[in-house]
Amino acid sequence: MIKIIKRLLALLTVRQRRQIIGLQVLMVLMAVFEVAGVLSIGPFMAVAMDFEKINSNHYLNELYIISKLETPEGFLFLLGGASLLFLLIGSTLSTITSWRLMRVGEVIGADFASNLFTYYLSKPWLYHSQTSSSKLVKAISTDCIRVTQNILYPTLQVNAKIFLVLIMGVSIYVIDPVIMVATIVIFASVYGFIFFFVKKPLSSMGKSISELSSARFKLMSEGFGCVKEVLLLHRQKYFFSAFEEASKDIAKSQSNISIIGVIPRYALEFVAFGFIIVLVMYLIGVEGQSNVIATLSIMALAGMKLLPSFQYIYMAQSQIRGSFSSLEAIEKDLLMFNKETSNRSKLEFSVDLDFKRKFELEGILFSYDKEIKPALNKLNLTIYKNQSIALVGASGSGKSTVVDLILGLLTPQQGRILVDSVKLDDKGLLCWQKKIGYVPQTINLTENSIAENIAFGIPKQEISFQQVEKAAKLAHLDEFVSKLPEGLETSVGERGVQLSGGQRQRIGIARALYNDPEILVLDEATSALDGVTETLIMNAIHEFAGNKTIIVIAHRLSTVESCDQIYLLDSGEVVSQGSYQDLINENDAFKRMAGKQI
Ligand SMILES: Nc1ncnc2c1ncn2[C@@H]1O[C@H](COP(=O)(O)OP(=O)(O)OP(=O)(O)O)[C@@H](O)[C@H]1O
Repeated sequence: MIKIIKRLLALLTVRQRRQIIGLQVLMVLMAVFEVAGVLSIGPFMAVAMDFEKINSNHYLNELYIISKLETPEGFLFLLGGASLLFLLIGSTLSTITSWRLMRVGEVIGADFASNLFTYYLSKPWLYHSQTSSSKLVKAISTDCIRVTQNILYPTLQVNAKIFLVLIMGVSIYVIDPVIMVATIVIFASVYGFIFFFVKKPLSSMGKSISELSSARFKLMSEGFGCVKEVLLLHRQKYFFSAFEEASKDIAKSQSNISIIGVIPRYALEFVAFGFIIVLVMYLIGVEGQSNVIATLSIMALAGMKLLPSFQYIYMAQSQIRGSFSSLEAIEKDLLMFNKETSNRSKLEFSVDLDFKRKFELEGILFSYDKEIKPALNKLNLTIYKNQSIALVGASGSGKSTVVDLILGLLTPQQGRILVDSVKLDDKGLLCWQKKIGYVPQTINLTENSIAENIAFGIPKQEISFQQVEKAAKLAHLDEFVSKLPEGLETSVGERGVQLSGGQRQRIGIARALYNDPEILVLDEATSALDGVTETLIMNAIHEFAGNKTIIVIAHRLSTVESCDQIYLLDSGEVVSQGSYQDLINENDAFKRMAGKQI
């Protein structure tokens, strides 16, 4: 438990830790009043059973004199009222504490989810290209909730209960140490005994819930992502059988964890009955029959408070154990987020980077995986400002990797990228990336209007419609948009399914042009367009020649004919370069790619 508290505390901000300390103070207050309420029932019951107690008991006699009441009935009324008041304050504080616990727990859980989302969105491209997005979605949406509801919140509640048990225990010890020791030993050993046997199955069930949830997220993202193929090939069964199986196993483990959490309650009801009978006999033996009621009232009320606390402490332990794998799944990433955020606030600054003449890739070596052959090997490339260049080569030759390096999304393991002879590093990256407009192979659209998709990631009220219209015109979207009922305000469906591939690609091109970038990078950007539209768009793009630096990856060589320089890549190296005609004349592989006779 202490280990878990330490691990949870390590994930919290200073403000959150202060909130938790504030809560602990509230918990102590709550426990003190609850115990005062319980203990105050003793004098009330003693006087109610026998008014003589006011004279025979020194403390009651003092109180009676101070109260200045004239009748024992009035004094009894005062004792009852005081007892009720303590219980009322205790219950009110209990409600406030529970409300604060829930609020703080939920807010911390929400912070965990936001922090993880921010952390994953800021991770480099290499991380995303090698990590399953369903794993990240599961961490944010499922693991964060499990950590909040099944670990954080129970841990905070357990602390409250432990305070109550401790203060109640000390008070009972003062009244009768034998009863206190017997209570703790009997109940703690019943719970401890059961927990000893269930802790291992709880951990393994928790782990399997975590793994099965991952599998379900994967199935959902694959099923919806390939829905066309699923429908066409009638592979629904494969997806829903696997999903159903995982869901059933999750339900089984979850219900087992829940039942393990409540099992001792039934066992304890039996033990508690036996304990009361033994207690009555013990009290009669020690205090005599007439004195039993007052002590028994205190014990009964204390039991009413203690039993649910014991039960909760046990249940929380089993819940925490059952969800521990979720904490393990997000702990490392949350710690990294906290570390990076504090480092960033100290270090982050960016510098301006001028691009007036050229940028160079010099002796670049890049490997996605150290174990396998590098994707780029000692690659050299120089691109002059306002030139248009093309990267061509067989599939897997390294074209997209070169583009990702130019975009600053990948960092070479060896070699340098120089912008006007200045090394491109973290400080200059932001400025460099602002100069670039990029059209990827696959255009992903958000469920917003066409205008919002073109401006991408800019709040609606900050979008420049002038820039949107200009970009849409350059991407030859204007004719299509003019036929839509709401023009650029028309919403596109989920991931753009209401649009054709060509229309999506044109929105992607307009997106790249929105900021009027100095450098335009097109990675197979016109592959989904029909021949006529492709020519129209490529002509429009080549119209920028002399005003923008254009980098194109294309399989159809007709689209790169007018580029100033073409680089032919093979196995991560530039094997030939020159104008289209130079390469046709000099390189057989290029000639073959262009469909010419050798
Ligand atoms: N995320 C990745 N993880 C591991 N290896 C990768 C990754 N992306 C690409 N590769 C490998 O790097 C090499 C170059 O890939 P790259 O995508 O740059 O080629 P390409 O010429 O753009 O191919 P295509 O024309 O098919 O898009 C290939 O061998 C590929 O398998």
